Amino acid sequence: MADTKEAKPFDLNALTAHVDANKDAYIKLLGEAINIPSVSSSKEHRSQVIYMVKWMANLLRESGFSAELFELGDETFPDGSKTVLPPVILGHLGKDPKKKTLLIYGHLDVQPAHKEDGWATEPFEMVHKDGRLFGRGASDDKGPVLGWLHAIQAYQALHMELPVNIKCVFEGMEESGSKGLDELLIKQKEFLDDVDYVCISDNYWLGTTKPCVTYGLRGVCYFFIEVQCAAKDLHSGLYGGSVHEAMSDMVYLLNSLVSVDGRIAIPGIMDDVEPLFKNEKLVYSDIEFNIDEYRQMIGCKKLIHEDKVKTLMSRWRYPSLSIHGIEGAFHDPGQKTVIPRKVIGKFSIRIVPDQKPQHIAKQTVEFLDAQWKARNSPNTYKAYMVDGGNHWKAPLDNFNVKAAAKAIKNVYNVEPDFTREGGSIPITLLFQEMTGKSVILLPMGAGDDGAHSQNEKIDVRNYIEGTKVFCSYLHEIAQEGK
Ligand SMILES: NCC(=O)N[C@@H](Cc1c[nH]cn1)C(=O)O
Ligand SMILES: [Zn+2]
Ligand SMILES: [Zn+2]
Repeated sequence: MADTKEAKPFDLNALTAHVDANKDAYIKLLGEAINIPSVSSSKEHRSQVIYMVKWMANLLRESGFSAELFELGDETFPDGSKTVLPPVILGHLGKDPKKKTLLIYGHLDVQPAHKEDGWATEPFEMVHKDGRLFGRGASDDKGPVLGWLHAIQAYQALHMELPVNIKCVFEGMEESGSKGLDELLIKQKEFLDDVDYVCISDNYWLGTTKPCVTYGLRGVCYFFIEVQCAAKDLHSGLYGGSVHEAMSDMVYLLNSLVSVDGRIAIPGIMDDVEPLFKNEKLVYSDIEFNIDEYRQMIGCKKLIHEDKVKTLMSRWRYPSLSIHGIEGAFHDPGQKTVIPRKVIGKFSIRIVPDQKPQHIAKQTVEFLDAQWKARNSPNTYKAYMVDGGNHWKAPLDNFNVKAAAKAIKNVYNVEPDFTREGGSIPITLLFQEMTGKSVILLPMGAGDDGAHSQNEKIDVRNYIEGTKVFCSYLHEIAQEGK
């Protein structure tokens, strides 16, 4: 937006008043974004992901950004079929050499969601109830992405000069391992040349009341195991007892991976885990985190560790293995008596410093191959890693962290906690390595938002105050050396 009026001086009170006054419009826009079922994991939704990316690019352009769309080519699925990947937005606003340049990253795709999974309302129709905005992507990550846009628009509406040049990378494949993004950024490396700071809002507070700045993520290695026993599904009454069933093989393999107390059975898997540094446990004991509230929030009878420090360490600094599902298996209600012809088991390992995806892949596939041999089944079997995303950890003693903490203090009037997170944002380490600059995570949503789960939501308070935090951060980050 070309601004012909004389620039006004920075005024956080005016910005926050503007954000409050525009609350309804911000909520409406989030509703529009949630309406677009931009599920990256399924071929059927790919056109919706592309639509979502273009929708966002238009909004950016309306706010004066140059927003270029970069194509990534095709995605090949395990069955050999191909679909085009959604484009990535590389955008920028302002090129003033006297200003620092901030890079923001976010994603426009979402996890799958169906009402039948147990949602109280339609996942792709936003519902505003009791101060909460329900819908898939509300917190992960459409709310935060729009929060950045609203913060920038607030400066523009009030004729306040933006304190920094802004670059953005918004993609549509994060929930499916950010396919193609590494290659694109490596190819377009000059886009990152002048970046001074990187900020990502794609995670959550640890609890529901205290904001945080996040300095670490686990990586994720995602595996498929394929077992096939027949050319077609079979009646279990007619064929049961005569066939080596693929599903029984699958249950055997999956069950061999992890013990009841979460110990991963793959030999050597812990070898590269960074040793504890002196007094590291103190880092976790100082963080505000109530283990009983956490247990109740997720609705578990008993956690693996009933101790706060051990629980945080298990979520943040040790690997974990989760089994996600079996494609091809009967999962509807009722009693279908089928022997599935082919099943694909899906599991992932969250990895931590200094584990490397390729090494984890080798150890895991070797282990499964040995289990398969021991099973002695005549069926067709294949185990492989579909995606390996890196972990990330960053130092805390830098200006980016200080600016984020100050912005939180300015808006919420509390000193934030400094957290790591067990989830993964595959591209984070590459940003750090390519720019050589500080990367931080500045979450908007709360720990009970239910990302990836039923009834995902963002609280109106987090959406609005989080937008104010972004307004404040844009100013604070420009203050280095001033
Ligand atoms: N909000 C971050 C997030 O949820 N990231 C995903 C990333 C991912 C990678 N492969 C599949 N998903 C996560 O599950 O942590
Ligand atoms: Zn996310
Ligand atoms: Zn997610």
